[in-house]
Amino acid sequence: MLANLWDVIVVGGGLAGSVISSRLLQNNTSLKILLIEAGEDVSTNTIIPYADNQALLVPSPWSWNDTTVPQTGLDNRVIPNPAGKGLGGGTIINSCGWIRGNENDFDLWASTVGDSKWSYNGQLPYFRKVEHTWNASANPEEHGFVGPMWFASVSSTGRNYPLRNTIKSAWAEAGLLPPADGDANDGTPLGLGELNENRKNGLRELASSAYPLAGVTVLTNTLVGKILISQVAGSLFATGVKLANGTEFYAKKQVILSAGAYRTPQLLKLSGVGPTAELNEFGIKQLVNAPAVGTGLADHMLLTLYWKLRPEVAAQGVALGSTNPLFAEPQFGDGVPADWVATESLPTDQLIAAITKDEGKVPSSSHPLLATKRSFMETLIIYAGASAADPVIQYNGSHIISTMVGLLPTSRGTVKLASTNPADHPIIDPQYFTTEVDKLNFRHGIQRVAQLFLGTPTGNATIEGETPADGFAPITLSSDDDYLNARARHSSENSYHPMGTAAMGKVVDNNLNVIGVKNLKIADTSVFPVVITAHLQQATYAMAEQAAVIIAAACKN
Ligand SMILES: Cc1cc2nc3c(=O)[nH]c(=O)nc-3n(C[C@H](O)[C@H](O)[C@H](O)COP(=O)(O)OP(=O)(O)OC[C@H]3O[C@@H](n4cnc5c(N)ncnc54)[C@H](O)[C@@H]3O)c2cc1C
Repeated sequence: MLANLWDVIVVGGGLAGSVISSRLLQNNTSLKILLIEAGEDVSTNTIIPYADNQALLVPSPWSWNDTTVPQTGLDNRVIPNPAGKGLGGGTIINSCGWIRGNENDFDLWASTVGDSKWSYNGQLPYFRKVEHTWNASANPEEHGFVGPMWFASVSSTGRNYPLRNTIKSAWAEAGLLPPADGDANDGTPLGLGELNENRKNGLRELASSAYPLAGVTVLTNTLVGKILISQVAGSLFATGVKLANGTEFYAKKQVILSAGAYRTPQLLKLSGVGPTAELNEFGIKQLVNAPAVGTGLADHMLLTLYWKLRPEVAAQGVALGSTNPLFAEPQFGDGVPADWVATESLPTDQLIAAITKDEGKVPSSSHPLLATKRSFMETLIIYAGASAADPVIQYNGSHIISTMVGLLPTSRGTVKLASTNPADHPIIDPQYFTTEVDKLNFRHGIQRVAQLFLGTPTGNATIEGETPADGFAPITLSSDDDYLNARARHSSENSYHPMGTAAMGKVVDNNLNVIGVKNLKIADTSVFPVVITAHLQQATYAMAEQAAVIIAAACKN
């Protein structure tokens, strides 16, 4: 029978929970650590590691398979919203994009909470600590060479896609060049960078395997129902957790909540830490009035467009689905069929006009969207155009796709309780596409892709035109704002990067302590107080590495 008294209990064996458990034990091998994960241990699963199987992972048994409420900004559509469920969390189903983001995001984080350890330079030692780069000549100030997380670039895996130089040339003709040092993964992503993915020898890297958990007691298939919080000598202390089945485990030193940006706020509220009205509505005794729990939800909206290759180009077998034998070579199974990550900002005059519309006054030059060069839009050109839905396109090498990720949304949403049952899906409302800045961002993004494919000599020689969603005319260089907004409303989805629902400065302090409850910390993407303008893995790994140092120090008391 499992002991019920532990030094540290970690709730959620996802990305952050795995890193923290592993590092805490490494730091102090006498710590008794219990890691509790709702999903299964997938370390021997034979589907999950392979890039070719990505489409089988969402929806799947390894996802919570959440959805949003109907999104008013997206023609009232309900958007699928997967999050990883299993040991490794998001890293068991994610797309493995290894993208650091913009140093200005982290500096804004630090200035927002008044603590330089969360700045880019404050996080840099942890970015390095995580990494095992493929590039022996990478700048050692920026990159790590011996960390647990291996990553590779497209070219380092030998995937020589036929369109690599075509797309690079078209971007150059559209005015987008690689950064001066060629490295877009060093905090300065604006420009054209090569895609990197955290796969080792072509296989997905799970946080729970790359960070060894031997010596940590791991409970899988076990749902935590609430954090146990007790009043001792006038203060509230987290003393342990109660499982959904009623079993209780106690922690002498720390309880760490790492259940992800949807379920961390859910568990906080079920434990009595949350907004008064919502807790009252469900008859939950409020222990801490924490109005910000479950607010501030930010996510990166994503829009995919389909581009028909000119017949003479398609006949050369440049896209997956064609009969080109090249794509049967094994290395082409090692990652996403794309070469480049294009990261762009917005024209300042248009951005000022959009902010003015959203905020009702002309922004000053110190506005966080204007003070530094932010990354607004990421565009990937993927050499595999197929859609069984809208539009109907066969997987036959006739199309490629552009995928746009809105990196810096200003729309903010909520995660609310649906019931007091921890097994129920929370109510997720990201409020996609409800601000003028977000609309500008996608209009501009679509215009940039149109320019790439229809307005440059190389793009024009490659692409015949856009194959639009049902009921729409194809995109042109002169498509107007109403049309562009309608296209984004009709087809946008998300890229599964929720953050900010238990933000630092509002719900946790700068050392990740839940404000008002001792011995309770949060470490997952919930705590991001500003939008990170990248796929979130790298930022989450670095945060979790720094969190482990903070928690290890707290465990000495
Ligand atoms: C489909 C998909 C694709 C993505 N692609 C990329 C990408 O290409 N690049 C990138 O950088 N990022 C990507 N991401 C995002 C990235 O994986 C996440 O940002 C990251 O995993 C978040 O880490 P986390 O520790 O905050 O939460 P998670 O990794 O989600 O971990 C939370 C864990 O808590 C567990 N849990 C929740 N509630 C309970 C409970 N009550 N009891 C017990 N356990 C519980 C969950 O099962 C989960 O294992 C993707 C995400 C998804 C879903």
